[in-house]
Amino acid sequence: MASYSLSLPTSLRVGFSCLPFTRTPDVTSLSPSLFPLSTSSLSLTLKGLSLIAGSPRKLGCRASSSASMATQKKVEVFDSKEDLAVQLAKYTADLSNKFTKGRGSFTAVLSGGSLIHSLRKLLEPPLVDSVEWSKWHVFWVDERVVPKDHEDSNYKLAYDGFLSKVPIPPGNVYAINDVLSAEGAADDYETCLRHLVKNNVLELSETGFPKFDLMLLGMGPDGHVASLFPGHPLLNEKEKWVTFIKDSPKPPPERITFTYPVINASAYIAMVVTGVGKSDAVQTALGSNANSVTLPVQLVSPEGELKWFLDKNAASKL
Ligand SMILES: O=C1O[C@H](COP(=O)(O)O)[C@@H](O)[C@H](O)[C@H]1O
Repeated sequence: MASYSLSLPTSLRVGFSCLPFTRTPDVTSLSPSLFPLSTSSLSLTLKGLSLIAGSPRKLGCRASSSASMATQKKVEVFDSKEDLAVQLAKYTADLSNKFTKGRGSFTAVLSGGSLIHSLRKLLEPPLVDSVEWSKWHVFWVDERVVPKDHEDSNYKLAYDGFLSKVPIPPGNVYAINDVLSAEGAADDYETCLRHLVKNNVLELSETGFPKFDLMLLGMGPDGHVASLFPGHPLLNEKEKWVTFIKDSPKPPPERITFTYPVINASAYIAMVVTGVGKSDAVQTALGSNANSVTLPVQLVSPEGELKWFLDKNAASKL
């Protein structure tokens, strides 16, 4: 396990200086001319992660993922959940502005769980006033098959903690049909997405799956993302856009979820992970053995950018 006894700055910017299908070289073995650091910055190697502290530089690279050669993978580690929330809000607002200026709309996909609380800084001035909320279209990467006013509903969580506080047109918020069975709700959601592709609200990626502008994903302590759990056959779904699960190991058992082809067609994915309880899964996903895929989160490999937002507790085993 890597250990370090320095006081972490607000943000540790981490880059994978790697080539496809190769191990990340130690930053200590890299020529300074490749990664010129400011005098106040500090370079560390933590089990294969090249980690630059105190520098505003962002080191992007091609991830050595077997799922996609194209993914641009970045990792940022923050001192606190508060710092993480500030930067996540800026990242989301910047992407919203980029897409609303460029195309006139912004398609954002939410998770349930802790992600919604991590978005709280987007609700504060000045950011809240800089976002063109009327141009947002909001989706869920997964949803529990429960009524929308149920405590387990990801819609309710997002509505109470986020959506009810910003002027997104209600018609642009795509919740599941909560009177249907799990199968029915998954089919219905996929039909809704196909309709939005026809109406040019959603783009299609070259792979034939809908391409969302930004997916805001959380990860469970077991490495699950969306409702894609370790060892579950749904991890192999290659055709459907939306599918269902009736035996979720995390309650409630009945859920619908986007499949990997849809997740990985995204332009941007923010993987937001906090807390020491997730540090083992983070280590598995980003540590030196990350090339062997054992967790669902390791299959997240979008066409565009994958950016990890970690607090220092989640990153404590890197
Ligand atoms: O059940 C779920 O869990 C994951 C992770 O939740 P977290 O509270 O550990 O962040 C979440 O991303 C997913 O949307 C949700 O349905």
